Formats: sequence, structure tokens, C-alpha cells
Amino acid sequence: MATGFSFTLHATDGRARTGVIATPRGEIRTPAFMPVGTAGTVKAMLPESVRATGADILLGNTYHLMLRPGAERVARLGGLHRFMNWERPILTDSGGFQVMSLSGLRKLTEEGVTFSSHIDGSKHHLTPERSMEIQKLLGSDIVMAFDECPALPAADEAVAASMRLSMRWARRSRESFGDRPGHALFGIVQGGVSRDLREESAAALTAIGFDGYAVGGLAVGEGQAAMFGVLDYAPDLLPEDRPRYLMGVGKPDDIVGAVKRGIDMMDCVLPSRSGRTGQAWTRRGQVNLRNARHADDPRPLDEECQCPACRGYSRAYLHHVVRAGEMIAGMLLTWHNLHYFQEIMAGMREAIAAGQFEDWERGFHVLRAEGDI
Ligand SMILES: O=c1[nH]cnc2cc3nc(NCc4cccs4)[nH]c3cc12
Ligand SMILES: [Zn+2]
Repeated sequence: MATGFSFTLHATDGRARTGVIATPRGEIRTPAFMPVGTAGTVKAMLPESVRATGADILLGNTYHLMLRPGAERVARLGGLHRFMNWERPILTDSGGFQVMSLSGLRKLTEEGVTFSSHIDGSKHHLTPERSMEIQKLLGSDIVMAFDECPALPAADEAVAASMRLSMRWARRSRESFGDRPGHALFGIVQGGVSRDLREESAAALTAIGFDGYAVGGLAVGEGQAAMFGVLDYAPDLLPEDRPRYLMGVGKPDDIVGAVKRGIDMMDCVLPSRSGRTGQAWTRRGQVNLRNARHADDPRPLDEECQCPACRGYSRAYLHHVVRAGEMIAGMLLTWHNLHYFQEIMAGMREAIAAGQFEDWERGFHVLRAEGDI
């Protein structure tokens, strides 16, 4: 890995692994879940609250920050860590995926993508070189290569062509990233659900050489079975001494299944986005606080949870503030969900270190099956 970065594996249990990524801004305990801070904020959370949930690293987006407030402006103001008051590691996505899923009037060429902003319609251009420059201006610690993620369903030859473009962009990303001590560059494997294409992509990326490797092109509507089908072989195509990052995942059982198959890092908007809609994720399954059945329930959301929402409030109160559209509803449920997701990660790290992942996973699923939430 790049100087200033190191990944140490502490234990493995089956294909599951636990370890630490040491960075100049702090350590990342793996398996790790990254809260999503798209536009320089994890929505409804203060940075100190994000840290209190147990997060070691958060994710930012090149696409959103280049449009607003602008990468050069963030750099002038001291970089993204200073700007958003989060001094621990930040990973930034490279923007290609968000262009295809959010912007309008897109044009894709060998050079890169041109698109119009979903905010004000202004025209913008992203290339591997510009994406590396933006992520450098932001000051992110883990930079993602600039890639193209094909929308599914797509014909095999379209997936192949898209993957090969991403591999050419990966090399351009590596070359323009250069040698930046204390900063890491991760490649992104593409290839849809085709084993041949994913083997070709993984070989191309390892030949270029990256500090870590993401499994991209998933969590785009393929469903859990197809995703696990890819994860049954894809992580093992990657160097075992480098972190493996599954992008955009996921629900609690997706996360557990991915760690079981050798994934070290994940990110997902689910805990924060669903928290803002009144959805709570608990060890016994999902609880929709909008549901009238909670109106008179004096119990906490989760008796065993130590988060502020569960220690200070009743379901009746959470139901009330959700129905009333009060800001505290999104704050409390986001905090709880992020806390719970970090509890899952901490539980898996301990279980893997103790060689008891299988027991831990059984307990995880049994509780959820019991219901009574
Ligand atoms: O291949 C990828 N390359 C770069 N960024 C990504 C982000 C991704 N996020 C999801 N799923 C979560 C979603 C977020 C918004 C729409 S889907 N899948 C993803 C795949 C990629
Ligand atoms: Zn809680």
C-alpha cells in the first residue's frame, strides 16, 4: 500500500477477515461500515455524533461537492476535513456512478463524461484526471478510481465494453494520481454478474496496482442472490493483503453476507436515508415508527440499545415526532440506525477474532426471525 497507509489482517474465520487500516488521520477497524456524508454532511448528524456511533471513516461524493460548493472552494477553505469538521479518514467516490444515476443530458466518450448539473442545469465535464484533481483538492484520504458503472439490465457485450472503458480509466486514474504519501487510491472491479468479465477486470486492476480494491457494479437492483453469487468468487480474485470494498451495500443481512464472503469495507445511505423516513433497523428487524401501533407504547425502540434514541425516548414519542414531521425524528432515528449498523460491524469483528463468526451469524439471523418487534 501507499506509504503512510497499511492494512494489517488480525484474524480470519472462513472467508471473513478482521483487521486495521492505519492512515495518517486515524485507524479504520475492519470490517468497517462507512456512513455516507454525500455533500459534506451525514444528514441529520453532527460529526461528533457520527463518531459516537463508532464510525472510523465516512464517505463523501466528488459529484455533489464539485457541483456545490465546488472543489476549488473547499480547497481554499482548508479541505473537506476542516470544512465539515471531521478530522478522521474520508473516502470519496469518484463521480462517474453519480453522474449516470443523478445528472441530466449526459454524454459518455473515451475521454470522460459531460453532463448537466441536477442542481442548476450547468454543464460539467469529468475525466479520470479531473476526478483525481477534485479528490486531491478535497483532501480525501482514500480516492476512488474514475469508473463507469453500466445500468442493469445490460447485454453482455455492453457490460464488457463498459468494463474495458473503466479499466482504461483506471490506468489513467493511477497515472494522474501519482505518488501521494498518506493517500490511497482504490481500483473498482466491474463486469456485471459475468464471472469471465470480473476475472478480466480484477486481473487488469491488479496488474496496474492499487492500494485497495472495490467490488463495483453491484447494489444496482440485481437483488441479494445475484449479488452474493458474485461475492461467492469476486473477493478471492483480489490481493488478500489489500482492503476489499463493496460499494453501496446495504441492508443488515447484505452486510453480514458480504463480510462472510471476504469484504472488508462497505458504505450505504440506508441507515441515514431510512432514519429520515421513520424507519428503524433493530436486532429484531425493521420497525416503522409511523405505524399507529406505537402511539401509546412506552417502551424504547430497542431495550438493549445504548443509543440516545433508545435510552431517552419511548416508541410513543418517536411515533409522535415522526408523524409531526419534527426534525428530532430524523436526528434520533438516524443516530439509532448508524449506531445499530456499527454494532453489527463491532460484533462481527469480535466474532471473527474469536473464530466464532458462524455462531454470531446464526444468532444474528435467529433474533431477526423471531420478530416481536
Ligand atoms: O460501481 C460503482 N462505482 C462507483 N460507485 C458506485 C456506487 C454505488 N452505489 C451502489 N448502490 C447504492 C446506490 C446508491 C444510489 C443508487 S444505488 N452501487 C454502486 C456501484 C458503484
Ligand atoms: Zn438505539
